[in-house]
Formats: sequence, structure tokens, C-alpha cells
Amino acid sequence: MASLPVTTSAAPTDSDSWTVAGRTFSSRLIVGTGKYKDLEQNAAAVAASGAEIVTVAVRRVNLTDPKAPKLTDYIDPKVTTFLPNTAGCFTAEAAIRTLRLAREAGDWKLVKLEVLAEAKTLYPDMIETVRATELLTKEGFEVMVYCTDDPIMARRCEDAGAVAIMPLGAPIGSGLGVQNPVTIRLIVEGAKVPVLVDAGVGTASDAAFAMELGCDGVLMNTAIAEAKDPILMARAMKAAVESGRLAYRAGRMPKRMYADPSSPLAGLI
Ligand SMILES: CC(=O)[C@@H](O)[C@H](O)COP(=O)(O)O
Repeated sequence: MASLPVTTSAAPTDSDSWTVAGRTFSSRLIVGTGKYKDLEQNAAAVAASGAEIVTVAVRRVNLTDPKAPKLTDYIDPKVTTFLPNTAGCFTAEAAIRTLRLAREAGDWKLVKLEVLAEAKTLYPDMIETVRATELLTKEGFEVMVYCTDDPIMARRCEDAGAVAIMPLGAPIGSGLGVQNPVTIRLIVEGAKVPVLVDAGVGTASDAAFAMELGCDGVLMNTAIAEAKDPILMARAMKAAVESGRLAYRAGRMPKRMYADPSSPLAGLI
């Protein structure tokens, strides 16, 4: 009797890490630390997400009251990279002041810059953002930059010294998902530094889609923190980012205008 071909379901193991400013990470998901019920839930969501980097809004950090709970009591900065961000800053000067404070408080050099233009859209003010990127880079910061989904502005940020480009998928906190896949792909194609979709992710398929466009990673906060079950959503996001990345690396099939039989008859015996 002819023996059957041997099949195996064992998944190949491979390392698919990414590097920003000389630091290498395996997880391509970065999560925020706002909007959670409490710090305990926040820490549990971070653990479930597998994230190795968390963003911390410097303006919200408790630096003065030693009795109040601190994020570092729940998430160990020796294990997880803290990425101070300038959430709530509307000018380059305010952002620079905030990050200097972060450097004094925690010796943080790798930072996330966001300079917002207005409260309604929370869109970045790109003129102030590029100016702040240049000044902060000159001061020795390694700046990951929140920016519009505009390939020209993304290039300006990179020219100003950004170590990562982080175009918005949709307005912060909107959960609308990636609105401009064409421009995100153009940013990915043109960038020499990592590109991460930042803001606007609403659910797992949004994160997978961003990764399928070729992004190096995704940064999110609200989609996990405001889910009915944040821990379960954190797990979903981890899986989505990983599978989106695998699909990108695998290379999707071409889209066709017409049907193509899945079981071709030619060559059958
Ligand atoms: C956490 C952080 O850095 C936010 O400023 C970020 O832009 C997240 O946006 P979402 O809450 O829409 O995920």
C-alpha cells in the first residue's frame, strides 16, 4: 500500500523583532495608560496585550503625592519600556517643557511627541510638531512623532530627526479605524524609520489592517481601555497585530475582478 505523504501542523518559529532608536522589541503593539478603571486593570491589560512599551502622559503622572497610587507600582519600568508622551500640549514650547521634565524625573530619552492643534479633532499641528521634533532631537531626545497621515509631513518629521513616524489612523479616541490606507501605505514606502499607526483604532480588524499595510507596529489606548472587557480586547489586539504582520510578510493574493475556481479541473487524474 502506498504510504501517505507526511503532513505536519507544527508552526515554524521565527523571530520578527523591530528596532527603534537602537532598541529592539518583539511586540509590535504599544499601549496607552489612560482611561482605565484603575491602575490594576491597566496593568492586567498591558500584560494581556504582550506590549513591551507603554505610553505615559507626563502631565498626568503623579510626581507630587507620595501616598497616591503610582503607575510604577503596577507596571515595572525595568521590565516595560515607559514612553513619556506630550498628550495635552498645544505648542512646541509646551511639549519641550514637558519632555524636559520627563528627562529630569525618569531620565527618559526615548519619547513620544504629540503637539495638538485643537481640542475638537485632536489633530496634530504639523508646523509645531516638525519644529519641536527638530529642537528635541538637537537636545538629544529620541523622538517618536505623532503626525497626520500625510506622506509629505511624515517625511518632514523624518528629516527633522524623528526616530519613528506615527501617523494617525483616525482622530484620537474615535475608534474609526484606518481612514486613509493609501496614504499610510505611501508613508510606509517612503520611510527609513519605523512607521506605527497611532490613534483611532477601534477593534482588532483595524489593528490587523494597519499591519497588513506594512506598518511596523500599532499604538492604541481607547480601543482597549473602553472595551467592555479590556483584558479580552487586549488579547484580541495582540493576536490581531501578530496576524496582520504575518499576513503582510506572507504577501496577500492579488485581487481579481472575476472568479477563479478554487479547485481547477486541469491536470486531475
Ligand atoms: C496613548 C496615546 O499616546 C494617545 O495619545 C494615542 O494617540 C492613542 O489614541 P487612541 O486612544 O485613539 O488609541
